[in-house]
Amino acid sequence: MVDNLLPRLRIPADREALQVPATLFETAPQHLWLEIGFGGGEHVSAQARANPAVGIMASEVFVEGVAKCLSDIEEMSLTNVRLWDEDVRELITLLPDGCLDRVFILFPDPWPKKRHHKRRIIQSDFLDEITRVLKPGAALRFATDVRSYADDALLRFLQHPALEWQANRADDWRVAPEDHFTTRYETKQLGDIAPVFFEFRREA
Ligand SMILES: C[S@@+](CC[C@H](N)C(=O)[O-])C[C@H]1O[C@@H](n2cnc3c(N)ncnc32)[C@H](O)[C@@H]1O
Repeated sequence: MVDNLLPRLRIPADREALQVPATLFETAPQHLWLEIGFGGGEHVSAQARANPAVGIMASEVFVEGVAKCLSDIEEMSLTNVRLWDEDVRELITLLPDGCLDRVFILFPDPWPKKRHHKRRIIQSDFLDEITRVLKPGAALRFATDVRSYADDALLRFLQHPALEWQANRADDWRVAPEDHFTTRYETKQLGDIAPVFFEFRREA
């Protein structure tokens, strides 16, 4: 699977080929989404199936996760997923400004020890790059079940000048959004709090 299907679905590390990312797909998608660190890919395949007009660029460095996602793509005959199997930060630097309609960062590695917090993917310079590639008004969804990561990430999102929190009610973040599909990591309940979901928008 990794040998046969991955070369066909792999996103090229080529800035020119990524100038119009919609051309990665056989049929140009109406919207382009990016999922960061998909683990086993359950959320990627569920969203791809539920949203056939969307093209999903999905990234994961863990080879077993990539293989699992490829097997779901084949089993479900999905044509709207493309994969990046290296560090997502490299992919983002290759993407043009304002090309994404949505980004998912679901239960990223929590690095719970304080001395490891600097390894967390949510850092200010990373958010600068994410907001650069989001279209004005595009959505960013973040989820975690680790209290210190929730606090840390929320502060960075709120402090970022290009992001606006989309909470309708004060406790919105405690409830999984209606269009969320449960991930494998989420079901393991390894964190110290119930999952929280933060929905931000790139300012228009
Ligand atoms: C805790 S797991 C969660 C996986 C999945 N989102 C879920 O909820 O089941 C975090 C995943 O992010 C991946 N990851 C970490 N850093 C990454 C990076 N820089 N680029 C791409 N994937 C990354 C890890 O390999 C891991 O599979």
